[in-house]
Amino acid sequence: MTDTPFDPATDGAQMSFDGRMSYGDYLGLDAILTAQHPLSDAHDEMLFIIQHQTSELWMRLALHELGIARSTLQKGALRPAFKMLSRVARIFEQLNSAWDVLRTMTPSDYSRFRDALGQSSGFQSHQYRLIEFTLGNRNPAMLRPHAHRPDLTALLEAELAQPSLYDVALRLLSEAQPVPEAVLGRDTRQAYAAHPGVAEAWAQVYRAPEQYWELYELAEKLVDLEDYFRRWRFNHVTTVERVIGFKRGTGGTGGVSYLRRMLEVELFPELWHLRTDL
Ligand code: HEM
Ligand SMILES: N[C@@H](CC(=O)c1ccccc1NC=O)C(=O)O
Repeated sequence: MTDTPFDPATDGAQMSFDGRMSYGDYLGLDAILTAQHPLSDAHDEMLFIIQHQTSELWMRLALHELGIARSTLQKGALRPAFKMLSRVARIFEQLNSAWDVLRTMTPSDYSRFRDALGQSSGFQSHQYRLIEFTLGNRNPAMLRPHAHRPDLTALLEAELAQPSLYDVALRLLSEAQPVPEAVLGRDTRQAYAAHPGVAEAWAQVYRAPEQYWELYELAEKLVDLEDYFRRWRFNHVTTVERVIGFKRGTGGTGGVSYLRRMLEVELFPELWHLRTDL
C-alpha cells in the first residue's frame, strides 16, 4: 500500500471544466436540485416533494415514449412501437416501487405539513392527465383545474383532438377484422365506450394468434401496460388510506372514495372483456 492518494488525473480523468460542458451542465442539475421548496419545517416534506418530482420526471419520459409509440403505430410499424410500450410498462413499475419509499411516512409525519399544501393535489397533475388522455381515458371535465394555465389547457386540448393510443390500435385492428364505423369515427374528445363489435374483433385475434401475431402482440402489450397502471392506482389508494384514512382530499374530492372509483376505469375494456368468452 502507498500513502499517496490515487489521483484519477493520472488515469486520464478530465479535471478541469472551465469552458467545457460538465455533467451538471448537461443534466441541468442547477435547475433540478434547487427546485425543492418545503413550506414547513416538517422533516418529511422533502421526501414528499422529491417523491412527486421524480414521479413527474418519469411521467415526462412515459409521455415521450407514448407519443412516439402512437405515431409509430400510426405508420404501421408495430414492432418498434412494442419496444416503447414495454418501456412505458417498466416506467410504471418504477413508479410502483417508489411507493415503498413514501410508505415510510406515517399519518403523524404527514399531518405536520398537510395544511401547507392548501388545495393543491395530484388531481391537478397535467402530465398524469395527459397520460390518461393519451392512453384513452378521456374526460373533458378534467381540463377545468387547468383553466388558469392556458398553455397546459392547450396541451390537454391538443391531446383530446387526436386519436388515443387505443383508437390507433383499433384502427390497426380494423385492417384485419371488421370494426364498427361508430367506433372508428368516434369523437376522440369523449370517453371511450366498450363496443361488442370491438370485443368480437379482438376475440378473433385471440382465437388465431398465429394468424394475427402482430395484433395479438399489440393487444398483450396494451394489457400489460394497463396491468401496471392499475397497480399504480391501487398502490396510490392504499397509501392514501394508510396516510389520511377517509379524510377528504386537498383537491376537494372524497379522497379514498374518489380513488376507489378510479380503480374501476378500464383503459382498453374489450381486451379485458374478451377473456371471459374465449
Ligand atoms: C401521502 C401521499 C399521498 C396522498 C395522501 C394523496 C392523496 C390523494 C387524494 C386524496 C387524491 C384525490 C384528489 C383530491 O381530492 O386531492 C389524489 C389524487 C391524485 N394523486 Fe395523490 N396522494 C399521495 C401521493 C401521490 C403521489 C406520490 C403521486 C404521484 C405523482 C400522486 C398523484 C396523484 C394523482 C395523479 C391524482 C389524480 C388521480 C386521478 O384523478 O385519478 N399522489 N391523491
Ligand atoms: N391530495 C393529498 C395531497 C397530496 O397528496 C398532494 C398535494 C400536493 C401535491 C401533490 C400531492 N399528491 C397527490 O395527490 C391530500 O389530500 O392530502
